[in-house]
Amino acid sequence: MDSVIDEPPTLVENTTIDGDTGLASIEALISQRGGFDYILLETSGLADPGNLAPLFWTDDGLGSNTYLDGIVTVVDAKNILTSLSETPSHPEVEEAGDATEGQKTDEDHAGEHLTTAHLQISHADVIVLNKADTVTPEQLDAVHGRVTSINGLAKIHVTQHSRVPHLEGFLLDLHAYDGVKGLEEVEKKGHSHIDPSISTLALPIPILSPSQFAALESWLRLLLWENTLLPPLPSALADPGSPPFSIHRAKGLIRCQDGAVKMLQGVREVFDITDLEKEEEEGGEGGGGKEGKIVLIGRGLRRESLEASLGRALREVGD
Ligand SMILES: Nc1nc2c(ncn2[C@@H]2O[C@H](COP(=O)(O)OP(=O)(O)OP(=O)(O)O)[C@@H](O)[C@H]2O)c(=O)[nH]1
Repeated sequence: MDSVIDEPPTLVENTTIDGDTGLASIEALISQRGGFDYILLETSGLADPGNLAPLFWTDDGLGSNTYLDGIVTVVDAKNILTSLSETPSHPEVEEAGDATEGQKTDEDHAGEHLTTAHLQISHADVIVLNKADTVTPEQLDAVHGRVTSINGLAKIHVTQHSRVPHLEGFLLDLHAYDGVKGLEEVEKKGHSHIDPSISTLALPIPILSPSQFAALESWLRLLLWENTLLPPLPSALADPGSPPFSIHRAKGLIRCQDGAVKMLQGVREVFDITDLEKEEEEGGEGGGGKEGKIVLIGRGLRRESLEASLGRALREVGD
């Protein structure tokens, strides 16, 4: 980041990037203008980060010269509760939340609207809870609680005029997709049902044998790609009246019987499980826990159903 601090940054303004050519446009810009220290992409107010993140979060093996550091969402403390109760009216929300433009669908349940604000909060790695001076301390607490209930993984900075003590580590150099820091905090925050639309849920994962690890991967594929739980649940747990679920963000630490420690990262249906570097783990990424843990942020999450389904999937293959 030195060159950004020592010299005025080169600003590339008014560059329009569409979803299909996003990564190619940025790579073309890099080759025309030389290297950039950091690219801050401000999305339009209606953008759904869940559609954009997978474009930039590319596999090392693809040889991309960009790297997704993290997603920052600025929340206006005064207006956010109103924004979270709006009726969805944007295509991004329609796509993510099964809602038709400006209307409720059969699948919308009372009080379970998915708004643009929900999408932007649920995908954030950092939330700047701004305009703190425009609300009372009680209102700020209520907003903080609501935001945390949607996204229990994100680091929240309460600010005035969006001022943070440093850029690095607060808004830049987040490394949100190459580490799993913060998983331990999720349980402590965990009042997950304040918001009826989206919540954060932490699932404990036992230490896995090779066949259980394979079963977990299959379970995740069905969960994230098909929004389906397998094996089928007993009827008491399979609630046909519950809203459809979908996962916006997944992050986890998986421990295997052979001593390997793995990291899960996912945005919508894109997910990746990689070996966690030893130093990272010792640096506290795993929180020193014996078990693993998967944190899911999404719509319609029911702890009983998810735990029962995953438990059965792991038991079926034995140790
Ligand atoms: N009191 C107060 N005013 C603020 C704060 N942050 C920004 N503002 C003021 O709010 C007004 C609008 O600023 P923003 O909401 O940041 O504007 P913006 O980000 O361009 O707005 P959108 O992108 O349209 O959401 C400006 O007059 C800012 O000076 C804050 O923390 N406290």
